[in-house]
Amino acid sequence: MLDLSNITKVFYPGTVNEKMALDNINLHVNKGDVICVVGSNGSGKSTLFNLISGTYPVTNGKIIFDGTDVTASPEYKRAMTIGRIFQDPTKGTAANMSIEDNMITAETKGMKGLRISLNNEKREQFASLLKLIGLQDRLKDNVGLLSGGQRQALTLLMIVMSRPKMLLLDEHTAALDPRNAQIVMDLTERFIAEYKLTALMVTHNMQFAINFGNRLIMMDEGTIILDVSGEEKSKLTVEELVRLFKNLRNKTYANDEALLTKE
Ligand SMILES: Nc1ncnc2c1ncn2[C@@H]1O[C@H](COP(=O)(O)OP(=O)(O)OP(=O)(O)O)[C@@H](O)[C@H]1O
Repeated sequence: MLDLSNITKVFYPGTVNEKMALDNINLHVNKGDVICVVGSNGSGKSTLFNLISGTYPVTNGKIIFDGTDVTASPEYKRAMTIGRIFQDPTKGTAANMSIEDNMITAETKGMKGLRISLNNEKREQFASLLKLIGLQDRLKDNVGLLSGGQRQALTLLMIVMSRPKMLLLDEHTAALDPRNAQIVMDLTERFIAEYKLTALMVTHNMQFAINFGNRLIMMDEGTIILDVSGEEKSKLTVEELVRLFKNLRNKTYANDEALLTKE
């Protein structure tokens, strides 16, 4: 589904601020993989997502997505098949547009450019989808009126409506209160299973990363230092992960948040 070969990202090359954010990354993502990405602050997790989504160009290396070399493909083109959700619930939907107008935009994207009109039949379809997130009676409300949790759930729903092949979830529940975070996470799990999506999810919560998905990768200083899946992953404990990190890197895992937050 996705192949990253010898991916390097250097910010401000040749200047005093030069920063190697990703250092020769090789990653093969299988169709249907649900991968949690953990790593200390500044280890390169967001940069990895930014390169996959085409937000930033690579400095070196090749990205093959679904059999096509997308290394030079612009972000808007990749967004047709790669859906991304950020931590900030205000990204991903247009605040000053109604829920139904937001949804028609998402569906048009899913139909890959085909024109769709907003008629009563369409409204009924949208309302039945919105039932999943309890917003079925609010089609005409502006998205700006929704709570952070409702808005993030709508973003997720709209991304799924756009029929992506892959989801990039960038700490997408981190800004929500525990109850809403759980609702959005349940929805995420449901959509991934229902639409057989391939997904990568950044999380700072190591226990969650152990429990969720079939694969876990750990990053440090721009490299992937650990890649575990299946039974090996599910048998892990947070303590073991931290110990593994220490053995591999000869230093302590520098992310207190990861150790404190347990689900
Ligand atoms: N646009 C940018 N310009 C310059 N440096 C950047 C840029 N984006 C990231 N970096 C640097 O690249 C390195 C990796 O950052 P990145 O945001 O990918 O880490 P992260 O693992 O997502 O961290 P966190 O968990 O704190 O969000 C850091 O040193 C960061 O300062």
